[in-house]
Amino acid sequence: MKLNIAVLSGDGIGPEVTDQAIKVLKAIALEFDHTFLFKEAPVGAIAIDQHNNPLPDPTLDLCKSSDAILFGAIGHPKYDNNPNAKVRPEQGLLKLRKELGLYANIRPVKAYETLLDKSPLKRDIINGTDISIYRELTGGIYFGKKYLSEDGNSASDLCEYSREEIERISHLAFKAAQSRKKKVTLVDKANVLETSRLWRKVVTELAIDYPDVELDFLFVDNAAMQMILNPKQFDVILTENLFGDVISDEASVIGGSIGLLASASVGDKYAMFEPIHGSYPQATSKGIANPIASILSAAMLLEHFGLYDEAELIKKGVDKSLKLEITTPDLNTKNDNVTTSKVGDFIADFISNPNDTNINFANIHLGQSTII
Ligand SMILES: NC(=O)c1ccc[n+]([C@@H]2O[C@H](COP(=O)([O-])OP(=O)(O)OC[C@H]3O[C@@H](n4cnc5c(N)ncnc54)[C@H](O)[C@@H]3O)[C@@H](O)[C@H]2O)c1
Ligand SMILES: CC(C)[C@H](C(=O)O)[C@@H](O)C(=O)O
Ligand SMILES: [Mg+2]
Repeated sequence: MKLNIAVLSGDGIGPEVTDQAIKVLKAIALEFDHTFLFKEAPVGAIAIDQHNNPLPDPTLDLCKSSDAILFGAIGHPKYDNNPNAKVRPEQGLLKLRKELGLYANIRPVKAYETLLDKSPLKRDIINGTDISIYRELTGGIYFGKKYLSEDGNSASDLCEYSREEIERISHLAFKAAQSRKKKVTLVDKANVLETSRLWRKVVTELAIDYPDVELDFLFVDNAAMQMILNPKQFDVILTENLFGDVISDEASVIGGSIGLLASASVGDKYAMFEPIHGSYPQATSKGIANPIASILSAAMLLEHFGLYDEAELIKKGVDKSLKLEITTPDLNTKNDNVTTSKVGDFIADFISNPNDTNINFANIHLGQSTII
């Protein structure tokens, strides 16, 4: 298969983790005889530096003319620490999602067998957790009208949802549940918010079309607690934009690090693949950022195009790296000299030699990896 992939690696650790995903995709292309063409374009703080625009037109055009987008991360402390900044890196990401109509952000969360003791949560609580979060991505409070009074002393963000916005992601969530454990939990705040009451009404009506799927409701405050008390109760979580953002970072604790959580942002026409974490500025260029979220986002990209064997091989490589503790320091493993790039090397090597039982940390450590 030939795929044109737009690469928007962004800021902070974005470029270094995205490099590992590309390395792994190149190994897949070689192994399975595919052609993946990568074209890079600036987004976020780097794009503001270069073009005074967090999403320059050529970047958006490249995304629209590509088959898929591999996104790194955006964000820089010089904007985070300046509430008066008029142009912000995050606007680039939000505009991209909106312009491409990427209304569903799918965030898988699972407890890895080999990492059960890395999570601060008890192993018995997390063992067996397998959740798919369906986060609405182009509506809600993120995109409502914003207001700041002239004297700067009052502000508002409007949260709006339409039936159509709720229906389209809900159909995807119910269909996903049909091939999983057949349960959808709608997370909302219907005891307070009018938008949440609309979500409950629309989702309840739509659920009639999916009689084999159980529909459950949880208020978001309770859901945040249930996520750490009993995450195994969840199958598919369906929720609005802001709640999905918050609950997915919380859920990443189950896996042991946010550096493991990948996502796919899909719409009717375009698809983008992005780790759920941010630009982790403190780690920039230190080689300590975990690239697995980015690598697994690349696996989701392949699945999107029906390349399931290829995606499976990447996941096996990830499992093997975790098992052999070839991981970055966020996972607190015994090998404290494994860098971002070495993790990518190991997984790419595994893809090239999946049956090589000798593939181990020593090969990587001695720089004998075949794909750099
Ligand atoms: N999709 C995105 O591009 C995205 C997502 C979240 C935050 N951001 C931006 O990133 C910047 C920093 O935000 P933040 O500090 O709140 O969130 P962050 O996700 O960048 O980092 C939070 C913490 O998570 C851990 N972490 C994150 N990525 C990791 C990785 N790959 N490996 C190991 N540990 C990792 C670190 O402990 C870090 O301190 C901000 O400017 C924010 O707006 C961007
Ligand atoms: C950077 C920010 C706009 C973004 C969001 O809130 O969607 C991030 O937190 C994410 O989860 O992708
Ligand atoms: Mg987030």
